[in-house]
Amino acid sequence: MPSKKAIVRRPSPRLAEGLVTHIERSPVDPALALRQWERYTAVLAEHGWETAEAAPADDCPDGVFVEDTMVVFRDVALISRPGAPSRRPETAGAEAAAVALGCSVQRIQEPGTLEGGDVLKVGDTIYVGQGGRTNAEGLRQLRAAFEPLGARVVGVPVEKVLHLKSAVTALPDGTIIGYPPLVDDSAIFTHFRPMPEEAGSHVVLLGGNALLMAASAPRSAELLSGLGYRPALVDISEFEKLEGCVTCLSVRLRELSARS
Ligand SMILES: NC(=O)NCCC[C@H](N)C(=O)O
Repeated sequence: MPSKKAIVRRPSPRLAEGLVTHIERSPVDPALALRQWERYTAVLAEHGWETAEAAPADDCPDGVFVEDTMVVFRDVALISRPGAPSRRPETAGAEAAAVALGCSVQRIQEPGTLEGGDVLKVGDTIYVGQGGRTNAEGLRQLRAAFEPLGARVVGVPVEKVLHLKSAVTALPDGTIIGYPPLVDDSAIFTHFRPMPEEAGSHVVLLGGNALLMAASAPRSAELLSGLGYRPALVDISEFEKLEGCVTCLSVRLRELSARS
């Protein structure tokens, strides 16, 4: 039985100062962001996820995007070394949360850089985006950490968006979904299905056929409903203004060993 635990981190009061790379900056409403984050965590809980809050990182505007701080495979949390130097102080508190949940820890070491948003796991295959925040040494270190545990690691070019998972994620059956104008090379993926909206590329697998998706992707949600999935839509507009998407607001730990 897969575990359903997730690490989240509440938004910093400095959220509006978060990094913006590929889009125009627009004003962020911190109070609305907090309400949206609360709704996001409530939807996880409604679908049986136990959420653990990493210690707040109030001096880190991007700390809420906790997915970027680690990659968890089996029981191992590989703590990232963000490509964005301003994000490096985020990892310590996230690491403590992973340890409290029973993970053993490895860390990306300098000169490696890696952010969790660049890492898409589909079964035992781990796709790693290359071109932005994750460098070749980060990829090499991830491979060294996870191949001995049975992973197959595949490097994927990412030029058009911030992270690999800004471009593509995977449905429960392993089909990769993405918005074609933002996918560098969809031919890498054996089963690829185009989505009609950018935010339609982003799904969090909630268990069974339930998918957490952004409210900004109504046509994609309808398309996926037609395929038998059950989208739960959450408005994350304030995070989207900072290039965040639904995946980046949590780290899901699905493979933790049962502990007494
Ligand atoms: N995994 C993600 O999609 N993370 C989003 C990070 C957004 C943040 N403003 C950043 O540029 O690092």
